[in-house]
Amino acid sequence: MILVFGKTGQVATELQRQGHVTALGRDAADLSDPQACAAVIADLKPSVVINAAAYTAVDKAEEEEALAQRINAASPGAMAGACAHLDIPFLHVSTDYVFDGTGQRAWIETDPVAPQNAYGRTKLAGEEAIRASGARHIILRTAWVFSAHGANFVKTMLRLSETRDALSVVEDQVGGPTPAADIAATLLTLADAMCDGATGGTYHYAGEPHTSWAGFARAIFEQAGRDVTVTGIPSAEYPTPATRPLNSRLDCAKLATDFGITPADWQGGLSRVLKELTSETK
Ligand SMILES: NC(=O)C1=CN([C@@H]2O[C@H](COP(=O)(O)OP(=O)(O)OC[C@H]3O[C@@H](n4cnc5c(N)ncnc54)[C@H](OP(=O)(O)O)[C@@H]3O)[C@@H](O)[C@H]2O)C=CC1
Ligand SMILES: Cc1cn([C@H]2C[C@H](O)[C@@H](COP(=O)(O)OP(=O)(O)O[C@H]3O[C@@H](C)C(=O)[C@@H](O)[C@H]3O)O2)c(=O)[nH]c1=O
Ligand SMILES: [Mg+2]
Repeated sequence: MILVFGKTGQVATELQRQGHVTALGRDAADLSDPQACAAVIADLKPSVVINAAAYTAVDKAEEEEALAQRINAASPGAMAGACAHLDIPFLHVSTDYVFDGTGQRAWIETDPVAPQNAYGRTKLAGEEAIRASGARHIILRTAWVFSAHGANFVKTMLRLSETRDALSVVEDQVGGPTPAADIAATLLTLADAMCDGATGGTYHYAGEPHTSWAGFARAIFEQAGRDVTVTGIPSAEYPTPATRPLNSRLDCAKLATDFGITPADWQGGLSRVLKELTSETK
C-alpha cells in the first residue's frame, strides 16, 4: 500500500489520479499533530509513505510560523520516524525557497541553504528532521507548482484576467514552473525505486525552460488566448509580507543521472492544465 498524506492539494490530487494510493485528508491525519501522523503510519503499515501535505501559504506563514513549523517540520519528522521504525521508505516534497536566491546559476542539491522567509525556514527544518530520522528517504525539491486544482499562479492569473487587461508582474524572480502531474508521476516512479532498494537522498525536480513570473504570466495569457498586457517589474515594486528568492533555478541533473528522470516541460504541462480548466467550463 502506498500511503499519501494530503488529499485535496495539487500534488495529492494528481497522485490519486495516477497511482493506486490511499490518500489521507486533514480529517484522517492532521499535520498540526505530529504524533497522530506517526500513529496512522504505525497503524496502517503501508509499504511506502509519500507526504504531499504542507502549509503552503507563503505570506500567511510569516504570521503563523509556529503552526507552519508543526505542519512542515515536526509532522514530516514524526512520519519519517514511524517509517524508520517499520523500515519502509519515506518520500517528501520540498521547495526552492530553502535557498537564498543569490546568483544566476541553477542550485544543486549540496549548495548551502539559507531561506529568506518563514515558509522556507519551516520547509528546511522538515528536510533536516527527515534526514535525522534514520528513514530511507527521498526529499524532492520542486518549485512554482501549478495544476487545474487548488491555488496556484496559473489560476490567479486567469482569475485576474477576468477583470483586468493589464498586470504588473515581477520579472527578477526566475525559476522553473512545474506541473503537479509531473511531480506526481516522478514521486510514483521514485516510490517504486525506493521499494526496490534505491538509496535515496535529496533531489531537485522542476520545469524547464527557466523563466520569470512575468514570463510565465505572458505564456499563460498567450496559451489561454487572453489579451492581457504584462509589464515586468522588479520585486521591490510588488511588496509582499514574505521575501521570495530571486534565483529559484533548480539543477535537476542528479535525478536524471540516478533515475533517468528529466526536467518537466512546463509549456506542454500548461497547455494540458488550460485544456482541463476549459473542459470544466470554469
Ligand atoms: N505550491 C507550490 O508552488 C510548491 C509546493 N511545494 C511543496 O510541494 C508539496 C505539495 O504542495 P501542493 O500540492 O502545491 O500543496 P497545496 O497547497 O495544493 O495543498 C496543500 C495540502 O496540504 C494539506 N494540509 C495543509 N495543512 C494541513 C494539516 N494541518 N493537516 C492535514 N493536511 C494539511 C491541504 O489540505 P486542506 O485542503 O485540508 O487544507 C492540502 O491538501 C508541499 O510539500 C509543498 O511545500 C514545493 C515547491 C512549490
Ligand atoms: C498575483 C501577482 C503576483 N505577483 C508575484 C508575487 C510573487 O513574487 C510571484 C508569485 O506569486 P505567488 O503568490 O503565486 O507565489 P508563491 O506563493 O510565493 O509561490 C511559491 O509557493 C511556495 C509554496 C513554493 O514552494 C514556491 O516554489 C513558489 O511556488 O508573483 C506579481 O508580481 N503580480 C501579481 O499580480
Ligand atoms: Mg501562494
